[in-house]
Amino acid sequence: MKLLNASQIHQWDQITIQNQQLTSLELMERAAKKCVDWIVENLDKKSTIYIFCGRGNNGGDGLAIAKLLLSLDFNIQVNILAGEKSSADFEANLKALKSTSLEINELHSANDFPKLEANCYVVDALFGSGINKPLNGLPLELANYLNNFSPKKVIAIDVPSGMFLDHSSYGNTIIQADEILTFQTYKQCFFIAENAQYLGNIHVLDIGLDAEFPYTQESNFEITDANFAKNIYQPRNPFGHKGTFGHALLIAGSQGKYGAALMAAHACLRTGVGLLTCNFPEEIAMPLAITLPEAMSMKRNETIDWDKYKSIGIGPGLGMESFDIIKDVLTHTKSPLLIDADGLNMIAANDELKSLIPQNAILTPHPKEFERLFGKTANEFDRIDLALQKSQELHCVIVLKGHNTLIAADGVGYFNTTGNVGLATGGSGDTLSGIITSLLAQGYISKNAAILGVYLHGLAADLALSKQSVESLLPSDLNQYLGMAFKSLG
Ligand SMILES: NC(=O)C1=CN([C@@H]2O[C@H](COP(=O)(O)OP(=O)(O)OC[C@H]3O[C@@H](n4cnc5c(N)ncnc54)[C@H](O)[C@@H]3O)[C@@H](O)[C@H]2O)[C@@H](O)CC1
Ligand SMILES: Nc1ncnc2c1ncn2[C@@H]1O[C@H](COP(=O)(O)OP(=O)(O)O)[C@@H](O)[C@H]1O
Ligand SMILES: [K+]
Repeated sequence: MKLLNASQIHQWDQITIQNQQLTSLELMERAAKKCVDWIVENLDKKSTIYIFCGRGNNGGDGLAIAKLLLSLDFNIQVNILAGEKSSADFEANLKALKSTSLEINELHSANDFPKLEANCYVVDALFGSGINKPLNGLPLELANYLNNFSPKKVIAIDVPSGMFLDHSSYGNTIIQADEILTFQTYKQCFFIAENAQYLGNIHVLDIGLDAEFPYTQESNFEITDANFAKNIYQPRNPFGHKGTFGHALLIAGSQGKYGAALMAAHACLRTGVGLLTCNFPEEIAMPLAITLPEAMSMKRNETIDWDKYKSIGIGPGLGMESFDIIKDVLTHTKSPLLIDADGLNMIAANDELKSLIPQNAILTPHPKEFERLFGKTANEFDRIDLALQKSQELHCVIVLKGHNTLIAADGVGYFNTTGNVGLATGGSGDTLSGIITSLLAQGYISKNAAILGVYLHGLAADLALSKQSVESLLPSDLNQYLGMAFKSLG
């Protein structure tokens, strides 16, 4: 699914109004109705709902929600920012609300802020997709007032007020949401870790916007969900044999980091590779044979037959002393390559190695490794842009790991939607390397191996929560759930 920017989202509203022969007020009513359905189902009617409205259409939504809640006998209190400029639909809804018995509180200064009761709810309808500058003046004071109060729940309409949809809000004040009722589609700002403290649970409400419009739009960003993964999944040929599913070579492990190598190998096999050879330190050849008898092994300094392998994965737990082997691999490999961890750190520390990265290689840095490779950026949106730019410059795939891992390929960024904080334990990345190396060996092109690998890795972690908690989950648990993750694609 494509992620659209703020201006495309505005166009989407307009196209819908045209094609469905609606007024914009009717569309707003539809949006408000969906929000109210959610509120009725999820909020406690006994608590007061304080609704804060700007004077644009986001504020218009707030007023339309207020009117519907009033008709359902909810206890509400409505506040609007004072001002002269307002949208036509805001004015129409204000007029409608004024025709009821409800008193409306105009906010001219902080003295007008209502005294909030403990256990109340707040609906944040100050600014939505029309936000055009950081909060300042009275809206900033209001945001601070609300953020310091901590009501029972803050429900943001469309987006938390103060958050830009498609560029960085780093350092700005934003109203902290507990629940976000967003219209029709995810917004890019929801996938950005620097916004994390302001984001709550996200509920996408279908307000019936034109179904075709997103397909007509250019976008550099997509999200990879179950449908996306199903489309790239290649079911196994029933007549296949071990040669059909590729021979992978994993080069990993060093003193003190043997486990990384073993975890990568295990995940590689559980992802369906036909054959696996492990180039691990000699001292773990025997533990490998015992714990993972399906894997073959070779010595670290044994000559590699470059024609033999369908994919090579290098890096998990490799240590920084393996310069010769990474140089050898970068220089000679004919196979699709995945580079992780110390493989990336050695490349970052040496310009000669950087110039040797082969086309279509998959690099899997976490943010610190990314910074070592490509430099610091002012904020996360810039880091993502840099990842897209480097993916084009180097003709490779960059997997920028995090809560919503970004896969950058050919200048397009794909945000992953699976996974959870249970993965924040050393070793999760090693497991991911094994999974992607396995998919490469099975013939997936680099971009698809990276997207599907990240998706399956996250999904296995989500499925594992049926037995584990986000605290107790271990990277090696993922191996037990890769099977169920694959089955969900069939
Ligand atoms: N028909 C439509 O177009 C629909 C629009 N919808 C709602 O409309 C919203 C977008 O409405 P608008 O485009 O009117 O924009 P907003 O209501 O998000 O805000 C725009 C208004 O606030 C002002 N403003 C922006 N940033 C400010 C800041 N930092 N400080 C002070 N003033 C600021 C602008 O000058 C403008 O007057 C969506 O987020 C959604 O909530 C929904 O009702 C769905 C249908
Ligand atoms: N909060 C989180 N939500 C979802 N995924 C996460 C989270 N934290 C970490 N991960 C995932 O766990 C993996 C961690 O990789 P990495 O930092 O390289 O760990 P290691 O080197 O210890 O194996 C990545 O795939 C990352 O996307
Ligand atoms: K809002």
